Amino acid sequence: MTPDASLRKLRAQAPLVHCITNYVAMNIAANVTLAAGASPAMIHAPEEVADFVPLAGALTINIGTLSAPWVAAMHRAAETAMAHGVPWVLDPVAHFATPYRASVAQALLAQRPAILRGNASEIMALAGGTGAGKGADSGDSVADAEASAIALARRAGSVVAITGPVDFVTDGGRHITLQGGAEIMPKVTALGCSLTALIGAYAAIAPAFEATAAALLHFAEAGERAARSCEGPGSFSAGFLDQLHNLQPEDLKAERLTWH
Ligand SMILES: Nc1ncnc2c1ncn2[C@@H]1O[C@H](COP(=O)(O)OP(=O)(O)OP(=O)(O)O)[C@@H](O)[C@H]1O
Ligand SMILES: Cc1ncsc1CCO
Ligand SMILES: [Mg+2]
Repeated sequence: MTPDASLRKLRAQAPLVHCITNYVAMNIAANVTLAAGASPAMIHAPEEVADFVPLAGALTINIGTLSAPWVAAMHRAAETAMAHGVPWVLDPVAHFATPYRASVAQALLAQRPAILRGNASEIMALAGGTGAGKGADSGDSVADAEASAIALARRAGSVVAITGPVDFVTDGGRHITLQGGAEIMPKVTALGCSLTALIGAYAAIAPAFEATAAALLHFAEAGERAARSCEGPGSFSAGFLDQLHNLQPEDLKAERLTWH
């Protein structure tokens, strides 16, 4: 499915996306998902996730502000998604920073997410390497993480996306890069987490690889447009939501994706 067809379908269906995300991202990720055209629900109680996942078109799990009850909910939600054929997306925020985080990320990876998205440092560390990440912020280049992403995609059977100044997507066989976005994007917290939610929205209506490419393209295009008229991270944030909403399907041009 082409990116423009994916956005058309997203807006026509407004899929319900079950997001287990962190306290920092909760609001902006919901607003990003809504602005793009889908319907987010931020639900993390272990008592209810198994009942909610089957209602959703996709599930996203982000470990940004994890704690034991949340981790129980994440595993239960992933297990339910697998049982019901609901595609799910993993965002392993800063998983290399502490042993607890690392073990949770590896255990979730074993539950076979359809898509994995992280910054360069997160993807390198998940594949077994060591990077220069500082908490939730990347300290490595996307190019240096490409081999890790390909190895990870093959090992996990997932589509893997690295985001940063350039984005890279692989399923272990096909690879694309996308140049674009805006330098100010990492100066607004949780935009990566919000992108994970948006990838979930597209995964509800398109195959994993195409869904990931469309979400990245939607982000890059909206980011560029918002950056043209912003005065800093605050006005960028507001303008970015406007642009995510105002973009039309024909604005997502497949030619912007470079195949390797
Ligand atoms: N220097 C940059 N130039 C252009 N776009 C960028 C740049 N850095 C990040 N982006 C874009 O910002 C978005 C978020 O990606 P990023 O890699 O910053 O996520 P992240 O590190 O997981 O963020 P967070 O953990 O704060 O949510 C992506 O769409 C990415 O393409
Ligand atoms: C800043 C921050 N801390 C934990 S999660 C998060 C959001 C960006 O990943
Ligand atoms: Mg992140």
